[in-house]
Amino acid sequence: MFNRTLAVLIGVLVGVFILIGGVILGLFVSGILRGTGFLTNEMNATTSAPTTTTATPTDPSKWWLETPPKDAIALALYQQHIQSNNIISSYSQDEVPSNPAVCGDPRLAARTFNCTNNRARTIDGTCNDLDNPGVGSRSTRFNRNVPLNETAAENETLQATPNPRLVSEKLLQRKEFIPAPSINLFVAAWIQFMIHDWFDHGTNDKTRNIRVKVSEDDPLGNSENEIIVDRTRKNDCNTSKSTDTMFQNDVTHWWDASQMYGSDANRNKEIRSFKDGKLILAENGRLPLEPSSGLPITGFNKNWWVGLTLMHVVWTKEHNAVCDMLLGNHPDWSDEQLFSTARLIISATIARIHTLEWTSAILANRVVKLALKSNWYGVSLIESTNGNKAVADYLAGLYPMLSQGIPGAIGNPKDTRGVPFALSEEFVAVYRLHPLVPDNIEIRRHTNGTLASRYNLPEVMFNKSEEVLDNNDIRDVLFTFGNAYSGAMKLHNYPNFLRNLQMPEGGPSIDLGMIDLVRDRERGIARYNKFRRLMNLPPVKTFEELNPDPAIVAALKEVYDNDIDMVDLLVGGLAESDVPDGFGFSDTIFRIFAVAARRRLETDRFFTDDYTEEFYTKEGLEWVDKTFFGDVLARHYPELAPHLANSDNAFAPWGNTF
Ligand code: HEM
Repeated sequence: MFNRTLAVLIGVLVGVFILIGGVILGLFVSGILRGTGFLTNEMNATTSAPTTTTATPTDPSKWWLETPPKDAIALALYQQHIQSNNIISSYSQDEVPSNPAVCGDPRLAARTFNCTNNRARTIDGTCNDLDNPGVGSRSTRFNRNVPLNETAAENETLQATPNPRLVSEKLLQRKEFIPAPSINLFVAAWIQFMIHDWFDHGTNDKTRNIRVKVSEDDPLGNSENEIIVDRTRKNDCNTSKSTDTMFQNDVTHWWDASQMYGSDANRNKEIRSFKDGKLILAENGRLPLEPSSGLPITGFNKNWWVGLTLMHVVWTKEHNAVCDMLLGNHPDWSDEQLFSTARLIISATIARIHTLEWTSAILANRVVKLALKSNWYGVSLIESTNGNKAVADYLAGLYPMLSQGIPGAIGNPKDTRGVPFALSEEFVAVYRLHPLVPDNIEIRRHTNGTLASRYNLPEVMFNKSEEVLDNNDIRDVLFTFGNAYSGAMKLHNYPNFLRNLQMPEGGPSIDLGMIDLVRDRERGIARYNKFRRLMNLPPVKTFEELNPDPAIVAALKEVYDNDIDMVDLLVGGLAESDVPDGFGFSDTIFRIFAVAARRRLETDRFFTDDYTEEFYTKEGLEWVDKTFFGDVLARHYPELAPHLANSDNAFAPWGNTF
């Protein structure tokens, strides 16, 4: 008994020490690392260390097979490892992000860094990092999570090994909708709303394309039996140091709600009323529409559907409610002051909801919830010892500095870990979550649950989205999203309408599943097994290890010609069956989230050094701290409150109160 307690104490002690970035306990740490299993054998070969006495899981990378609190420690140590090794800048030290002198991009050439008003988030994301004002701004390059020499674009293998259209047909094609019953349809809408804040590769390059051979009877093929995919827009900011897989982000990298506020000055002007800091809402309580496209006027309106309409309407209302609150407390403030402070509060409220609520719904796992809380607020010593008060008290007595636990990123000093912030190309790849989208939506009345209308997804897409709200009560549509399911992140669950998607305004019909694969290959995203190696995880040896279902194994073997190392990252992630409890997607892609989740908070001065009353106001900080997604919905649509009351996470199915 004593030995076991001692082993736990040592494990916790070492874990907490490393978590707080404190003392490195040398060989002893290495012993725990090996015991908790995130170091590969290769890495351990050069070190000798004491072994731990607790049982080691069959596969040491599987932190979730450890007993508490070793599971949490193993994950924290892994996070620590990738934070040190897998955050890689696309700029070399003598290059300045977005230096106009080397860029053909007019958006960058026209840029001046005027950071005199350092109190507000700027439209293009400059001046967040005051020492290097271009960092994280619009048009700067994506970083990487793997060494740059492992990011070459695929060439011969891109179109044909295996043919991406074949992969889409044989492995992605949805046969029957597979729901994810623990998450509602807001999960899909929310995450697309988020990625439109974080990244976009811009308009594809019509002058350079990829030709995928298809069969004669393929409805998407041209007269030469090819599907033509325009390539990703090239980096206009080339230097002798940049490579052809360094692409630019067309929106700001920061978590600054640019999908609402826009990443350029013209769009930003169009969304603002210039009165009391507020954003424009039309008389019908929704966003005004662009006359030419019929799409809402907002920061980012590509790939639109009714899920995005809901998000933008709700958050525009929330912005305006924050303005009312600020004006009530500061009647002398200008429109500009109200707008920019409201933007800070809205961005932080969204970031907190995403961190603590959305992610907890899709990764409903005890250890991950603890890690998410530690990213935002930090965790106490008692929480990190899994509630074991005796262990916590013992540690605090022995090492008083541990009594503070693990500090959160929010409100603590900024930490870039020596690498200028940008989101990464791998981060984009792991957010290819299109299977979350269902095939149809049944709108049910929030008053009694009866069916109001039924739509196939193509009927709620692009500018048709607005008709759904013309013909239905928005509260019914919100209630529907609260109770309908998102799709499961599995093979054979990619919506078929996205595999034959008619792009608006005379655009082509595309197979988005195929394009997801092509993009990863052209952007130098490693295939599944190589990706695992680069993320310090053991590769899978057989198809059976990836998924035990004989039908899936047979299909994978056929498509990939029996070569496990050719499996695309997207496909491997969807096939992976051995995942932690509560996970809505694979553990492999989770590893990128594990590194990004904290980084985008701790590198942003508005979430760290400047997360203060001076910047946000006292009431603003309270607003961020007390607002979950259900609060936002209930504030603007009080009739939904009783339904929301049943659920402690607004991204899990709500149920009803009829
Ligand atoms: C009905 C809903 C949706 C439509 C119509 C849609 C459509 C598209 C299209 C047309 C692209 C660009 C393809 C290209 O590279 O040429 C794209 C990219 C992407 N979509 Fe979706 N999408 C939808 C929902 C979602 C959802 C729910 C997610 C979840 C996160 C998502 C994640 C992404 C990502 C990560 C990219 C890559 C962006 C980039 O390369 O910068 N999409 N989508």
